[in-house]
Order: sequence, then structure tokens, then C-alpha cells
Amino acid sequence: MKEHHFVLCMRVRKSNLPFGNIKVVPLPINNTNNTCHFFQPPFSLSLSLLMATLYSTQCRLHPSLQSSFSSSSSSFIQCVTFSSSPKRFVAAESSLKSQPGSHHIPVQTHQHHGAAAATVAPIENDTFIEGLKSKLSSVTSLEEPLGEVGFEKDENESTVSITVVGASGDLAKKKIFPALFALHYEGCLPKNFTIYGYARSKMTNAELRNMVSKTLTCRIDKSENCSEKMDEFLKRCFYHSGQYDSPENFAALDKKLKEHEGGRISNRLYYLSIPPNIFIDAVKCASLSASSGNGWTRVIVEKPFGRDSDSSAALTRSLKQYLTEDQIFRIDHYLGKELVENLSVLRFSNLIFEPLWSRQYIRNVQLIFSEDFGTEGRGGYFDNYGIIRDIMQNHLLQILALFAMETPVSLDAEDIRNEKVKVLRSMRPIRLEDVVVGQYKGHTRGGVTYPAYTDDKTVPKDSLTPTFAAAALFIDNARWDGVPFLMKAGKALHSKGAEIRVQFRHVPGNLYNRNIGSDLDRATNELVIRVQPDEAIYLKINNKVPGLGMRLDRSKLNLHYAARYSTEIPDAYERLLLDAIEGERRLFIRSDELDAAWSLFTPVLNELEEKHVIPEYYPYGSRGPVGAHYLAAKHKVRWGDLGLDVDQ
Ligand SMILES: NC(=O)C1=CN([C@@H]2O[C@H](COP(=O)(O)OP(=O)(O)OC[C@H]3O[C@@H](n4cnc5c(N)ncnc54)[C@H](OP(=O)(O)O)[C@@H]3O)[C@@H](O)[C@H]2O)C=CC1
Ligand SMILES: O=C1O[C@H](COP(=O)(O)O)[C@@H](O)[C@H](O)[C@H]1O
Repeated sequence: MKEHHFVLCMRVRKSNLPFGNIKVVPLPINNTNNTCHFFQPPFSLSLSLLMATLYSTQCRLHPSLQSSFSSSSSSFIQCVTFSSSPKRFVAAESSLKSQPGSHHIPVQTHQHHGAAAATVAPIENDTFIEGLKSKLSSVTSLEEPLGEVGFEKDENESTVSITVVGASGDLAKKKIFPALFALHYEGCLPKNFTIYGYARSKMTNAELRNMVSKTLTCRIDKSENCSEKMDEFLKRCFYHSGQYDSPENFAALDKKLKEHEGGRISNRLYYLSIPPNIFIDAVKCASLSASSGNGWTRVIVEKPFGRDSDSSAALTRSLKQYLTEDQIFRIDHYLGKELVENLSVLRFSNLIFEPLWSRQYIRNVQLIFSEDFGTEGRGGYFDNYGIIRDIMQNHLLQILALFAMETPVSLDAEDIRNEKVKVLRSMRPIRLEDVVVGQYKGHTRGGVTYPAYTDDKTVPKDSLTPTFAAAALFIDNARWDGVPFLMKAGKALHSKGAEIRVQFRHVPGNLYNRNIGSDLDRATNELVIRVQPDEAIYLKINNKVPGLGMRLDRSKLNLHYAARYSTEIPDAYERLLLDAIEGERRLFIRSDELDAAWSLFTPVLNELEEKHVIPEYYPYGSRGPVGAHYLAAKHKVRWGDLGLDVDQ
């Protein structure tokens, strides 16, 4: 399977740096036979101006844009590699069309010593910027009217085919098709896109469209042309029925995809929305029978990525028989949530937080996930995994890594993932005594009876699988030494939400201790990042209650998203699908991150299973097992979500 890479090269004279010829090279791996476009910049054009120009083309030029130099003799090529950067990084106003479908660019160094590698298309100095823009936009920005299935006949244009494998399933209906529609609605999908549903169920195109149409909604904040957009979208959706382990069935899919692609560059994205035991069959068949011949092929893999270190490593090994690491997009949809993505902005783009972000000022960090419903409908899957694997080892741990990482060298995917992996590898093995597990039991409230976990017909009656867990984790590095990171996750609890709570240390020698009272914990500053629902970031501070006396209370500096922003927050799957299409890997899990995450949790998971640890039973709809409070107290922590404040 091939990826397309773009390298922007400047041929410069050492004495003349940074001026010179510039070329944009579409560079398929192992293919030297490309057309190179050279541009002659004006005498005073600098690299930064060039980059600014590229930015203005909305081609998702990444802020982490990198350059590399190689030199010998008097001239050399400076190559600037760019991974296509999300539109959200780009100024809203732009005169040029967006370039969805653009390509991931790894760092490369070329040593052509001034020689042009292939066909050269010179452009006059004074038209440089316009020429560059037009060359860049011609790479993927398409203008012609649509043909029968939505594509033009021009063979130079690229196409993107998105195949949802397991299209008849829950996730596809609930999340993937609606997210793809939202991207289409927002104009974020490449112009020439086709969506295929693939599953064993027999369905016609019309039946798939009917199924998909039931899940589509338009944004509340912009609902104009909604039904028109839906029609356009549904016309691009097709269905192919096949077995997941049949190369012939995938070859038949390939034939259909080729008809849509019409001989143009074909980029293909597979979304594996199927149970994990058939991941490899599907990848093998897609790779051998239905991968792109001339564009990129990428595969989004859904969790679970194994159930422990060994099974995860085996899955990675098997995937890598058919795919390179760059083609594997392991999705953790929590990384696509708006406030999780905002974590780095909050921290690295505000002077006031980063200096406090360490053991010196932070007493503890809490990562809390709760759902107010049980495993309804997913008990069969869940019983083999449990809440630690379902939520903690991935979603909460990913948030923790992002929260605690050192400043990355840049926003490039590899730089960020390098820092996350360092955090994970610095973590202390989790001790069994630092883990509390629970399972919900049936409960009747207000005349309504709520089922126990084991009432689910797909769950064994004697199951010990935890539906709740709390754990204390530690990062043994200079920044976080001794700071407890408490995690708590549970199903069938009293509320639904996900949040990060940062509790700060007490103010030393606080002049107002008398006004606060003896419970200093009540006065500790707390930063809360409410990931969902009702997204917000707020900081709890001590404040003087207005009046003649000196009474303090706890008040919030509150950034409440619904009040501050009028736009609807995109679903995590939208962001992640768009990133996968654009080759942006920042929010996907690299294999070494995954290994580190499993290394942390596997020993304690094994211990829980080997010792048949009996979960603490808690009533459906309650606040979970009391053991979670003892665990927190042992580490001198109070759960922020269960605190004394009326308004938490
Ligand atoms: N649902 C959710 O909320 C979430 C799901 N995930 C993950 O996403 C993936 C898909 O989830 P979900 O849609 O719920 O899964 P489903 O159980 O709904 O399965 C998806 C499709 O796969 C096919 N399928 C199911 N079981 C088998 C089997 N034993 N052998 C062969 N084919 C089978 C079915 O299609 P057909 O019979 O037509 O071939 C089914 O429609 C899973 O890996 C899951 O862990 C991750 C996060 C959340
Ligand atoms: O991955 C999973 O996440 C969902 C919760 O996702 P959310 O975006 O709705 O918060 C959870 O219900 C499911 O058990 C788990 O597999």
C-alpha cells in the first residue's frame, strides 16, 4: 500500500540562503518518476513568507512544519516537509479553496545538489505567490462539475473512498455515518468522496441509505439546506455485502471502488467497525484485494486493541503483516473531544497555567468518567473487558498522558506522541491495593426497577467483571513525583460526565485561614475541565463575599462553552475522521504508546483475575462503592465531584 508524500524543496546557494528555486514534489514512496514544479521566488522572499503563503492556502499546513538541510559544495536543497494540518489551525478567512484530502508529509532530506529531479515548470518571479497558490491548490482542489457518481473524468484528480467495515453495526449507525455527514455538511470532505458500507448483512444501496438517513441530523446552529445536504450525502453512500474473511468479496468491492475512482488517484480509508476477533481477517482482505494502487490506504482500527500486553502485541504484529505503522490509525475517541484537544492549548498557550503545572503547586489530579446507564446491549463485549480496559487503560490514561507530558518540541504528531509515551513509561506499576473495583446491582427507585449487571442475558450470573473502578497512579518523574493521579470510572452511576479535576496545594501561611475555618481542603483552588456534558473550564477560587464583613466563599471563574461560543461542538468522531482523511496522526495512538499503556495495566488486571477479587456491589444509579472514598483518603485526596460544594 502506498502513501503520497509531499516535499517542498528549495534549491538554494549557500551564499544566498534562504532564497532560491522552490519546488513542490508529489512524492509517492519508491517512485522517482514525478513531476516537480519549480517556482522562482522574488529576490527577497524568505522561508517564513513562503510558509505564510502556504498557510493562507488552507492546505492544513501544520504549525509544526519542519525543515531539514543537507549540503555539500556550493548549492544544496532545503526540504521543508509538511503534514497537512487541520483546517482549524488555519485562519477562517481565506480566498482559496480548502484542500481536504491533502497528504501527510514526513521529514525528508534530499541531496540533489542543485539538480532538478524531473519535469520542471518554471514560474515568473512576480507571479510567484499566485503561481504557488495555484500549483498547490491544483494538487487536490477540484473545480469541475460532478459526473454521474459525483466525479469528474480528469484522471489527475484524487478521490477518497471511505469504507465502513461493519456498516450494519451499532457504532457505524450511531457515530460513523453521522460524523461523515457532519463533515460533508461542513464542507470538510474532499470533493470526490464516496462512502461504502461493507458487512455480511444483505442490503441494497437504497436500504443502506434508508438506514443511514435515520441517524442524520444537522447542526442546531446552522440548519440551512439541511435536507439538500442530506440528499447529496446519501447519493454518495453505497453498500457492498461480503464476508470479512473473503478476498473475493473484497476484490468485488475493489472493482466497485475503481468504477467510482475512474482511473484517478485513489485514496482509500477503511474504518474497522467490527468486533476485534475479525480485525485481522478484514485487514488482510482489504490490504490484499482492495488497497489503493496509486494513492494512500489507511485503516482506522477501533478499540479494543487487545485485552492485555500479549494480545495487544499480537494484534499489532498481525496488523503490521499487512500495514505499515503509518497506515494504522488506532482511534481513541476521547482524544477527539473538544476539551481534551484544548488541554494543550490551555496549558501551553497561557502563561498562567504552565508554571503551576507540577508537584510544586498541584496536590492531586482526578480523571473521572461516569455513565448513568449500564452496559445495556453491550454486555457480551463488556464482560470480556470490564471498565478498566473499557475506559481507564485507554480514554483516561490518554488524557492523563496529554495532561502530564512535557512541552513537545512542536505540535507534530511524532513530537506529541513521543512526550506522551515518556509519561506512560515513567509511571509506577499500579498496585492492587491502589485499585477498587465495583459492580452494579439491581435497584428500585420511585417504582422503577433498574437491573443488575448480571441480569443482562449475555453476562454470566457469577461474573466478577468490574463495572466500576477507582485507582491511584503515580508518575515517577521530576515534575510529578508524589502527586496522586486518581482515576474513577463507572457505569450505572447517578450521573453522566467526564472531567479532569486539578486540586492545588494549600496557600502557605494563608492570612485568611481564620475566615476559611479549619477545613483547608475546602479552600483549595481547583481547576475543573468538564469534558462533557455541558463543556466548561472553571477555576474555583476563594473570594470575599460582598459586604462590610470579611466572609469568604468559593466562587468560580467560569468559561462555560454554551455561554461563550455559539457554535455547536463537533462530535469527536468528526474530528478524528477528518484527521485520518488528512493523514494527521496526532490524535491517534502509536504502537509504542499502546505497549506502554498495556504494560501499566496488565499486571494489576492479571492480579485481579487470578485472585478472583470480588467487586464491591453498588446500587444502580448510586455514587459508586464507598471503597473509592477510602482509596482517595489513603492518598489524602477528596473526590472533587463528591465534594461539599453545592455547585461543584
Ligand atoms: N458501539 C459502541 O458504542 C462502541 C464500539 N466500539 C468498537 O467498535 C467496533 C464496532 O462496534 P459495534 O458497532 O458496537 O459492534 P457490533 O457488534 O454492532 O458489530 C458490528 C458489525 O459487525 C458484524 N459482526 C458482529 N459480530 C460478528 C461476528 N461475531 N462475526 C462477524 N461479524 C460480526 C455485524 O455485521 P454483519 O452481521 O452485517 O456482518 C455487525 O453489524 C467494536 O470493535 C467495538 O468494540 C468502540 C467504542 C464504542
Ligand atoms: O469507548 C467507550 O466509550 C463509551 C463512552 O463514550 P462517550 O463519548 O459517550 O462518553 C462507553 O459507553 C463505552 O462503554 C466505551 O466502550
